Amino acid sequence: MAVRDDVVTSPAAGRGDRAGARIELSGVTKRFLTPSGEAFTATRDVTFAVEPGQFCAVVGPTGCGKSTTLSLVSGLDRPSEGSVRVGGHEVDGITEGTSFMFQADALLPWKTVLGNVAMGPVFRGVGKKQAQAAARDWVRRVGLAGFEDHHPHQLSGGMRKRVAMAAALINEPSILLMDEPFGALDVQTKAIMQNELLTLWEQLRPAVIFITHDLEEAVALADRVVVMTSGPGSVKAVYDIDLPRPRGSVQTIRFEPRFLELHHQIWESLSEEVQRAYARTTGETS
Ligand SMILES: Nc1ncnc2c1ncn2[C@@H]1O[C@H](COP(=O)(O)OP(=O)(O)OP(=O)(O)O)[C@@H](O)[C@H]1O
Repeated sequence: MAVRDDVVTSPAAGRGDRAGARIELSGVTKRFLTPSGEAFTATRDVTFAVEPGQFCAVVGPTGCGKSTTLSLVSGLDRPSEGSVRVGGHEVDGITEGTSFMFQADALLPWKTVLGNVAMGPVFRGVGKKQAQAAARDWVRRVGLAGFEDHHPHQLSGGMRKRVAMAAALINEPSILLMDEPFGALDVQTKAIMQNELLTLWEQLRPAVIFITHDLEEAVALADRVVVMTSGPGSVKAVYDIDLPRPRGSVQTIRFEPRFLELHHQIWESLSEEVQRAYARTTGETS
């Protein structure tokens, strides 16, 4: 497994059976041991599915177990109870054909843009020349042609995010797991990256789990939005987003009546949980 702060690519990425990349969580409970040795329940009985090629966003209050859920799908961690299946197989170790994108955008600072993007194929054993040719193509696809020899510190935040996106997609993953990938970007850059992600996703169609605190982002991007309860997180509701594809500009779709209707409906459900989680932090009961 190649690991960087923002991108993890499993060795078999690109060789996964795309047609079989259905993600299925069934009755998933995850407990952690606290430093004092007590069991802490992070998620309880989480059940939902992501169909092959589907874009699923997960929203929920802070600390409800979203990242924990993602790590169980990735195979980086295992459930205490319940099952996580990908393509019909129980997840056991790093899930094949999976790429990640996280909020942190720390690429390997000593490698160039091309070197960072080529890492996935190189780790898969692809020859250097072939890996570099593929990386060059992906650098172009994310709009960074001409920046191949730059190092990460010479790029803007949005450009670094593009490098991370190319590095995540170069292996043509059947599953793409994203944990607030655009959370640290300014509003305009975030919108540009959302549009670019949608364009690339429509070309490759991996199954996506996209964690975000931004409900507008979730509705604009996803086919399905899962709302989690305050911790221990379980699934409160699942909404199908019936906005047409291709979505076009995320800035424009936000003004569509159907978008506003869905957003309002989901916010009603989400805000209850956010308030419940907040009340807990302030010591109020709910
Ligand atoms: N390795 C661990 N050991 C102990 N507790 C953990 C561990 N990982 C996560 N937790 C706890 O599990 C809960 C869920 O954490 P998680 O990071 O999954 O939440 P989240 O919904 O992603 O939060 P946020 O929205 O703030 O990123 C938190 O209370 C967290 O402290």
